[in-house]
Amino acid sequence: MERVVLITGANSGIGLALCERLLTEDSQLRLCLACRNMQRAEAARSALLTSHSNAHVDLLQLDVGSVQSVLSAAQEVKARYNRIDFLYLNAGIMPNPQLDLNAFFKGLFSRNVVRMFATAEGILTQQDRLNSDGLQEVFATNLFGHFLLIRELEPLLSRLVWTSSSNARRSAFSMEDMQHREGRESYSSSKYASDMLSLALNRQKNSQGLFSSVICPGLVMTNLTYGILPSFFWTLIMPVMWLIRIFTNTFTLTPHNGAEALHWLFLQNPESLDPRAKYHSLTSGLGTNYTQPRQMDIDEGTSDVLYSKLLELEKEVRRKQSEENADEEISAVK
Ligand SMILES: NC(=O)C1=CN([C@@H]2O[C@H](COP(=O)(O)OP(=O)(O)OC[C@H]3O[C@@H](n4cnc5c(N)ncnc54)[C@H](OP(=O)(O)O)[C@@H]3O)[C@@H](O)[C@H]2O)C=CC1
Ligand SMILES: CC(C)CCC[C@@H](C)[C@H]1CC[C@H]2C3=CC[C@H]4[C@H](C)C(=O)CC[C@]4(C)[C@H]3CC[C@]12C
Repeated sequence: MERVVLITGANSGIGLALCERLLTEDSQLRLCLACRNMQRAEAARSALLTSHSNAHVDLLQLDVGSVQSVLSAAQEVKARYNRIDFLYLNAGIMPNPQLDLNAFFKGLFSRNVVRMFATAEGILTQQDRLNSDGLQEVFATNLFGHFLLIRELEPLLSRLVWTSSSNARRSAFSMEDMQHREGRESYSSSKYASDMLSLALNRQKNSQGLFSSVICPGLVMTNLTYGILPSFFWTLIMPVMWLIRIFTNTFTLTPHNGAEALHWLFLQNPESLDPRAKYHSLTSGLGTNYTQPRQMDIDEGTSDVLYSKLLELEKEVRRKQSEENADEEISAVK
């Protein structure tokens, strides 16, 4: 039977590389590229069809950062497919990143240098803003839009895979401020929240046959990293990056390598996976790719609280959305 795989943020970087890898793995797959920009989605589809001419590649308009877009896209998915075998929750943003050069140079000569390169702990901040739904943009895109999508598609789903990050950190997240309105580590907070949500989903839904996993792709050269430092700079320091790879296998560098754990999970039996592990894409100094599970710094109680708070927010957002729709209908009648 033809398997259906839906991937958010599939038009570039790690998402697009995953599409390539999955089509190479199983040419019978039906891939659905869920993207906010249809021109970029068309370009990605053409690129995939160039290397896999008989592939089934569908496009879906989805802006995960917009409640209305998620609800409309979910309706479309339900109309098109009877089931989604894999849902890859991959779309993500890191707006206005700022590198603390002072902390970076201090870190270079500290005991934590390897950790700093692997996680960017203490050297990277972001400036977030509100979106048109009144939600923090990073929270809405990296976490909540995906949560809403899962809630809408639940009866169709069996496997979820989140593209998280080793930048996810407990201290960046606060339950009292789950959207991270106050701090400057919205990316880290949103990724930590996705780790917890994955655990909570496993606790709530495994008995109904729904399984969730999280991965970290390592440091990969994509549009996201080109937002931190310009692409010419990354190209210039590439030899240094290969050198660093000898000490930290988390410098996967290419989208193909970064997609290793996403691909690996596609081949695993969900019952054999550890819900408390993050599966890391790693690349050795000699360029060999492999996947390694590492325990996450999360606990079940806090994850369950987050899950309940997301359900509450979902209710609120749906109520607001239906009020807005009703207002629009009234003004259309007038
Ligand atoms: N690169 C790295 O080193 C690492 C990346 N990650 C994670 O990997 C994932 C993929 O990022 P990466 O490939 O690096 O970067 P890219 O910027 O290349 O890919 C991000 C993808 O997400 C899409 N996207 C962003 N916002 C939205 C939205 N509101 N609705 C729909 N799609 C959206 C982008 O679409 P568009 O083209 O329209 O912007 C793009 O397709 C992210 O979740 C990121 O956090 C994790 C660890 C390390
Ligand atoms: C000589 C160079 C290697 C100097 C580069 C310094 C920094 C720009 C980068 C050092 C560590 C990098 C990162 C680590 C973790 C990534 C994480 C997994 C993620 O999700 C997104 C990107 C990272 C934060 C990435 C970003 C660039 C560094 C901070």
